Amino acid sequence: MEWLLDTINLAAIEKGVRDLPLAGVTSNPTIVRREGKVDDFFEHLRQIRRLIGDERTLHVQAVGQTTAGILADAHRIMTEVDSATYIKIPTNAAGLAAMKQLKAEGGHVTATAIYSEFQGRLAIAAGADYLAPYVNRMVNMNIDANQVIAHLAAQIERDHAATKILAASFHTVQQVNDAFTAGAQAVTMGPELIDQALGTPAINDAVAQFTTDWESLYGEGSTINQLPE
Ligand SMILES: O=C[C@H](O)COP(=O)(O)O
Repeated sequence: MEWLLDTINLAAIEKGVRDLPLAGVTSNPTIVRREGKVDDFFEHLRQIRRLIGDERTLHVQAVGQTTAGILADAHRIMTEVDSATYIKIPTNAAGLAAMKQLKAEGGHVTATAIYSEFQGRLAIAAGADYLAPYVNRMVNMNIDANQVIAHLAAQIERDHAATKILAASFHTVQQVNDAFTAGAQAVTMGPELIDQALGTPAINDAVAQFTTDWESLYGEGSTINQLPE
């Protein structure tokens, strides 16, 4: 099970590395735009790599429209950041051709913009390392995202493929849970979704009650560690 953050915000990534069992960081041009134009895009990516280390995965999207353009973006990202970076490539005809080529060169591929089993199966066959189905966007299109994930997971198993499903586009924690249950190995989400889920009043109320009960016995501000030996 892998948990990734869908952001290029350095403070959020630093917090994620510190607090979470974080497996990596993903982004796309819309997420980059949300952050505002960063002066040196590659230096920003290198900063993310320094924060997450080599043990976590970094997924950066190519923006070229043609196969040649996608491959040129991929090579530039791999030169400027490192060759371990997963290149996110949209799963259309130009993208599938780029995936095949990049995999033949030994690169890492995350097939993105997946809305259908059909796209997912093609990306598995093209050798993609990760598939990124867009869960919330599928839900809004009345597509059964969990069935798509389950069918793709079954296909991966049948083929003994090394591809993993990195489900993306989440707006609720229920969608995240359901994606894992359906067979996704990894999920990526905005930091605000995790903050919201962990900051729920019920958790805070429970912790406050435990503190009150403990302090009523052993004094205000006391902890277990402060008990006499
Ligand atoms: O890279 C894909 C994003 O996770 C899509 O998320 P979104 O549907 O919230 O824009």
